[in-house]
Amino acid sequence: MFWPEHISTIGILAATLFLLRVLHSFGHFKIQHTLWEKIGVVGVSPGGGIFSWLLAVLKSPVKLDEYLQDGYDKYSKQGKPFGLPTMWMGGYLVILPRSMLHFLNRSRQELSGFNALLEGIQFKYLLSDRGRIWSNPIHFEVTNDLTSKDLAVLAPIMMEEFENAFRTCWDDPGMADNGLITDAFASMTRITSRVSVRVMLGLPICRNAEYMEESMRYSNSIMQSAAIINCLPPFMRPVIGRLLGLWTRHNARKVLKFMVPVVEERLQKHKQMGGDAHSQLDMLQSLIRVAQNHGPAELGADRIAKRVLALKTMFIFGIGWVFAQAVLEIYSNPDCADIVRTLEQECRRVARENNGLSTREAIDKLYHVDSAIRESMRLNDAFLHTLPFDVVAGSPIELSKGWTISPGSRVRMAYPGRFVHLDPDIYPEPRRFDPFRFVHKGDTNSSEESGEEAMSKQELLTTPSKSFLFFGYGRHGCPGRWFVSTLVKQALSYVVLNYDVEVTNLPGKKQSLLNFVLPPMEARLRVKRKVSVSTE
Ligand code: HEM
Repeated sequence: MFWPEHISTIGILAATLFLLRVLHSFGHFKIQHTLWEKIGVVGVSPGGGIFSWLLAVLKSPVKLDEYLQDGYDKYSKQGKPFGLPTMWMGGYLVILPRSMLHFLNRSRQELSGFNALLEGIQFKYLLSDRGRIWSNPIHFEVTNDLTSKDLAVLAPIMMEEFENAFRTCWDDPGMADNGLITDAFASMTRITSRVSVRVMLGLPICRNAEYMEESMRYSNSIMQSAAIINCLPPFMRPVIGRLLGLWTRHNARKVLKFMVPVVEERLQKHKQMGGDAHSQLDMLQSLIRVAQNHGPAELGADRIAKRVLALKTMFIFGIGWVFAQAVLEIYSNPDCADIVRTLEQECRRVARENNGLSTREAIDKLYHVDSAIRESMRLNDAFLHTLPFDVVAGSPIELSKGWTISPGSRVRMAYPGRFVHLDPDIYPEPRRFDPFRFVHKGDTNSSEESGEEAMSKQELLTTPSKSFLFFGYGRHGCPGRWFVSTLVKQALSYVVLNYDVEVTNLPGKKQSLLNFVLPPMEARLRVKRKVSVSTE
C-alpha cells in the first residue's frame, strides 16, 4: 500500500531530474527565446515552447535534411538567416543565406571554423593531443606545397600508382570473361586512398595491404564514433565517448606502428643529406620541412607520424567520395553510352596531343571530364550544410535588424550548401545529372580557340562560386582542391579508357544522418578491363 506510492513518487522525481538534466545540458531555456525573437526557426511548432524545441533537437539527427529544406525555401531564398535546432553542433546553428557569403572572406583571426571542426569530430573523446597535434595544426601548412609546380611533379607519380592500384583492385584474372563484381564505394575509395598514400608517404608503404586495411579501419572508426557521439544528448557523451575513444585510439596505435618506422627512416636520410628537403617528393618530406621550421621539438618521428594521420581521413574519404559518386552518376545514367563515348573521345584526343595523360598540362585539358565531376559534386554533397564557423574577432556581423553577433559570443553559423546546389532558380532541372552542364559550349573542340582560352571561360571543379560551395567559398576555400581535381580527373580518365563498367546494384535513395549524407554502400559494379587498350 505504502510501497507502490513511494515508487511512483521516486519515479516522478527521477523523471523530472532527468528532464531537467536534459534541458540543462542543451542550455536552451534562454537560447530558443533569443532566436525566436530575432529570426525564424525551423522544426519547431510556433508557440510550442521549450518542449517543442527539445523534440526538434532530439529528432535533428535524422531530420536535418527536412529542416534545412524547409528553412532554405522559407528564409534563405528571401535572403534571411534562420535558426536550425541541432544535436550535432551542441544545440543550434544559424544558417545564413547566399547573400551573406561575403563574410567568409574575413581573415582566420576574425572567423574560425577550428573549434567547430574539433567538436564535430569529437576530438576530446576520440583522439589524443599529446604533442599538440590538433591544437597546433602546423600540418595544414603542407598544402602550401600543393602548388601547380609541385602538382606537375606529382601527376606522373600519381598516374603510375593508379595503373598499379586499378590492376590490384579491379583486375581479376580468374574472371576475365565476366569481369569482377565489386562494392562500388569501398573499392573506389581503396584505389584513391592508395594513390593518396603514395603522395603522402611514398613507396612501398602505399602497397602494403595490411597497412592500407588498418588505415581504412582507423578512419572508419573515427567517422562512425563521431557520428554516434553527435547523435547522443550532450550529458550522455562523456561515458559513451570515452568508451569509443578506447577503440579509435587502439586503431590509431595499430596504424602508427607501420608509420613511425617509415618516418624514422626518412628523418635519418634527411639528416644524412644535410636537411635537403627535396630528396624525395611527397607530403612526408614537406611535413618534415614544415616541422623543421617550427623547431626541433616538432621533429620527432612519433609526432610527425601523428600529423600524417591527422591529414589522412580527409584524403581517404573526401577524395574517394568524389571519385565514387562521379563513376556511379555516369555509369548508372540512362545516357551512359553517349556520356562515356564523349569522355573517352576527349581523353584519347588529349592523350594523343600530349603524349599520354600523365602530365598536369594534359589533365588540365580534360574539360568534359572536369565538367562531369563538378556536376556529380553538385548533386552529391557529402554534407547538408557547410562547415560551421564562429566570429572570434574583428567587427560584429549584423544578422538581422536588431541582432548583431559580436566577436566571441557563442553563435555558430553555416550555409545551406546542398540546397543551393539543388535550387531550381540557380540550376535548371537541378536533380538531373547533366554531365556537360559546365562545359563552355561551342568551342572547346575548336582548333581556333586555344586550351587556355577555353579554360578561362569554363567554371572548373576547382572554381568556388556563390552557386558552387563544395570546396567552401572565399579566401578560405579548400587549398587542397587542385590536388583533388588532378587526382580524380586522372582516376576517371583511367576508368573510361580502360574499363567497361556496369552498375549492377544501383545506389539507393540518398539518406542522411546529422549533417552527413551517407555513402552509397549498397551500390555494386561489374568492371572488366577493355581488350588491348593502352593506359593512354
Ligand atoms: C574531396 C576532398 C576535400 C574536400 C571536399 C574538402 C573540402 C574543404 C572545405 C569545404 C573546406 C572549408 C573551406 C571554408 O572554410 O570555406 C576545406 C578547408 C581546408 N582543406 Fe579541404 N577538402 C578536401 C581535401 C583536402 C585535401 C586533400 C587537403 C590537403 C592537401 C585539404 C586541405 C584543407 C585545408 C588546409 C583547409 C583549411 C583552409 C583554411 O582554413 O584556410 N583539403 N576543405
